Amino acid sequence: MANSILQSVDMKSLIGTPMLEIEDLRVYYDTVSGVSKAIDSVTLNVKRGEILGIAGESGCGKSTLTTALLRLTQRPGYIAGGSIRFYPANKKPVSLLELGGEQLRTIRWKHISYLPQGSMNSLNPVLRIADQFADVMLEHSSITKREALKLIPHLLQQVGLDGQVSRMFPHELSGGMKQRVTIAMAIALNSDLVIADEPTTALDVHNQRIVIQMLGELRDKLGMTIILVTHDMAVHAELADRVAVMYAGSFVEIGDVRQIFKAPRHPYTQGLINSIPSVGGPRVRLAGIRGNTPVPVTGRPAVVSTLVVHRSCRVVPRRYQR
Ligand SMILES: Nc1ncnc2c1ncn2[C@@H]1O[C@H](COP(=O)(O)OP(=O)(O)OP(=O)(O)O)[C@@H](O)[C@H]1O
Repeated sequence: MANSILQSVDMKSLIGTPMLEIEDLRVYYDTVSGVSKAIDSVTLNVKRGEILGIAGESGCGKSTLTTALLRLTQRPGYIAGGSIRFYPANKKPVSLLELGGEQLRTIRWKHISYLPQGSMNSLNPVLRIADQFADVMLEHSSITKREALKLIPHLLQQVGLDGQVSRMFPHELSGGMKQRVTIAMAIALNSDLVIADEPTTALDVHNQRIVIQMLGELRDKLGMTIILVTHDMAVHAELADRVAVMYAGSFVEIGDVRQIFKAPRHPYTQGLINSIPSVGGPRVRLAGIRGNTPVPVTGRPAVVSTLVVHRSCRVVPRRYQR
């Protein structure tokens, strides 16, 4: 494996063992109108080697949850309670909420890497791609610059890009190429867990397909564990092994991807699935979900009542259509 200098652990041999155990996690924001319970008692287990999809409409708390997993919650947000147990490969499990500064720095990138929303726009416009890779790799591992520069073309090849891209500046790359560069950076340190927040959202359909395939291949080839956050149910249908459906700061249903699409149990999941357009068959009016989600401060729905229709513009594969 190209990046084996960085971590010699064969992650594939650990597939199926625990990766993350979140228990009763609560993340709140102090606002002028009161405490906003953005994440309210979330419990979730993730196994090594799986792709866990987190689905839910805008404002349900997906980003608040992922930033809390990385201990990146910023004021006025704070972690109000709960526990997050993380199992680095061949090391003792750690309690993420109890870690201090230096320990956290070691965990981030080296063990957990993060593709934030719009990450392709986070590339530094005045640095060549190779220098941006080297920054990350030298900061979070003990390899030399020479070793890092040798690895970069291999990392780019793993995401389907030519090694020459390392000499380019971000403005010389298309949006899809930039997104692939950020994915290559996320896998540069061979982290145990990759958290990808809306990795396909800003891309055209062609590049969405490439990124979806690539994430699937990286999991298969490297044994990576991926938490995939997106409101796009079609992406979950194609990539996820399990899907956790979030509504107003809590998970309403967690299940195998097939069960979620073919036999959703919770009324909200049923509404979400029924609002996805299907390919072929008779033309039917899409069923939306009536009303607004509860406001996290009051726990009651917003006053204005609208018909909320799932915004996915892609369609789910035929095998999951009912
Ligand atoms: N800095 C903040 N101050 C107060 N409330 C916040 C803050 N950031 C987020 N929230 C609230 O927390 C809740 C969850 O927001 P969050 O951004 O996590 O949702 P999301 O599911 O990621 O949405 P999207 O898909 O649009 O990114 C929302 O009600 C939001 O208004």
